[in-house]
Amino acid sequence: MLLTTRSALFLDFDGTLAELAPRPDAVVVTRELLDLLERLREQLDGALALVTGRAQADIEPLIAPLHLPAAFEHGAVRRSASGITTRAHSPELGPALAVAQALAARHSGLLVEHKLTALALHFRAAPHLEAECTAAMSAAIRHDPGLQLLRGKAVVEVKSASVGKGLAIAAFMAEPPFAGRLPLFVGDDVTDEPGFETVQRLGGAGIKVGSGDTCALHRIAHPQALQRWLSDTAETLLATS
Ligand SMILES: O=P(O)(O)OC[C@H]1O[C@H](O[C@H]2O[C@H](CO)[C@@H](O)[C@H](O)[C@H]2O)[C@H](O)[C@@H](O)[C@@H]1O
Repeated sequence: MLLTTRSALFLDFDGTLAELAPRPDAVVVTRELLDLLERLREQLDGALALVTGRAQADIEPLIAPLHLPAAFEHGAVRRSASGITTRAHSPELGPALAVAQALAARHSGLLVEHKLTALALHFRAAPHLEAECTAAMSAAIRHDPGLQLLRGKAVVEVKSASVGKGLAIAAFMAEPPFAGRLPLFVGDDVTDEPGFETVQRLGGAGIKVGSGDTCALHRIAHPQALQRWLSDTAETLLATS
């Protein structure tokens, strides 16, 4: 079985645990999903973490009262299983933020999400602006090698080049209760590929949700199918424990 009581489970949020929504604040998390995550966390002796691009302040209300180990903002902010939060140095986002805000002021369909260490320019409501948004943000960071552009789902993000989901998962895997387990990472986006590479380098497996090229060894169709699989697995783990 792919997921056993000896696994470490890393889960992306948007498009993986939660269906994509028109806006970040429109995402719905069901009680059923929260209960399932709590049950899995117990079965894995705590070795379950969220690995998300979202800011901590943004996602915690969505998953309350769950309080999981988590990597936020693509790994720039990380709360370990022992509750210690570390935060990478915040890059200089001023010029990129000014460009994103100027674009959003000109086009009503754009949304700027300013996080602690990163920023996202969303164009889900104005898909025809993808090329313009991407070119503008790319130009805005061109002279700063410390910054990296991430192209996600209907979003272009600017983050520190020295953080990432792969590094965050590796950091968890060096600590209890993750250390010594076989890691699984489930994600849906190109931004999750470094996470897949890391877990597979450590002998585990990546699981890609949905379509698209990936290095992940496994695939699952959509967030509902993932939830069903996790739920069935939780039942099996209970029966065999
Ligand atoms: O790493 P993730 O947990 O997958 O987070 C990636 C980004 O997700 C959010 O944006 C995406 O989801 C929104 C809600 O479904 C959707 O409206 C948007 O188009 C998607 O790009 C979030 O807002 C970003 O901060 C995350 O980095």
